[in-house]
Amino acid sequence: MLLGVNIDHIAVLREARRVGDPDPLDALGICKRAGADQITIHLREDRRHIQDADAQHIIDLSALPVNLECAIAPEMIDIACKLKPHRVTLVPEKREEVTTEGGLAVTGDQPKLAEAISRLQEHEIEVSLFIDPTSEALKASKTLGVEWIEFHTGKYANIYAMLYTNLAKTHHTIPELELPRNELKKMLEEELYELRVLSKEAKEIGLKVAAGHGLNMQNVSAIVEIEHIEELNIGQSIIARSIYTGLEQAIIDMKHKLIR
Ligand SMILES: CC(=O)[C@@H](O)[C@H](O)COP(=O)(O)O
Ligand SMILES: NCC(=O)COP(=O)(O)O
Repeated sequence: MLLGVNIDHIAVLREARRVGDPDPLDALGICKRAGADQITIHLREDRRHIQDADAQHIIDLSALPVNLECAIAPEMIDIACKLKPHRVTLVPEKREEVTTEGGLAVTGDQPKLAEAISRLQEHEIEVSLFIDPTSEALKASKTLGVEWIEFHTGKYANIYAMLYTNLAKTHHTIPELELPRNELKKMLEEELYELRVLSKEAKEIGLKVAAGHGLNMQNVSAIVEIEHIEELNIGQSIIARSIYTGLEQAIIDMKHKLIR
């Protein structure tokens, strides 16, 4: 299974202090050495972590393919067409969110989205849509002519964290998931079932399937078992772990988890 390493979170640390380091550019060689298959970055409209100069340097200098995540806004599509990464993953953005809360609302009849996709494809950039694991979003993605879809695994990760970690006992608890364990277990199984069924369906209709968001060394194993998912994009947990293990080891360890 392929691993895209999302290096935004290095820039999160830099921007928190408004200094020059750590520089996400320094991660490129380490990611390659450790066996990563792709670099993922998210150039947010509010530029809260990755900046335009980061994106340009990373795309120009990375020996690994770069997957640039961005919103559908024309300004972002202009930047993407100019930078020409290997792939663009279109994602929803909300200024007030801490992180990407869900997938794109894809219905099929969306001229703005269709135009963004065709502009990117005209620039020979492959396009992925970051969607929730729903049949409607999957079918609509197919009609839009993209090469990839990436399933948002945030709901799965949140349920897993409320079930199997101490999150519920901390100030980061997720109130809407403060539910009896049996109910959480059922929800987790349902999420996995949807991911399994929909990734098979996606493959059958000719889409390549990625997944990501909130995946970590604990919760990733059940996702790795889903045969038709060919790539995972993982950031926060790898960068967090790298504080203790070093980035190279954190990627090696995650890559190991992705062996089927
Ligand atoms: C779209 C997505 O899931 C990733 O980009 C990841 O969440 C890191 O970016 P943010 O922390 O800015 O959401
Ligand atoms: N698209 C998901 C991604 O790039 C990584 O998300 P996360 O591991 O940082 O939550």
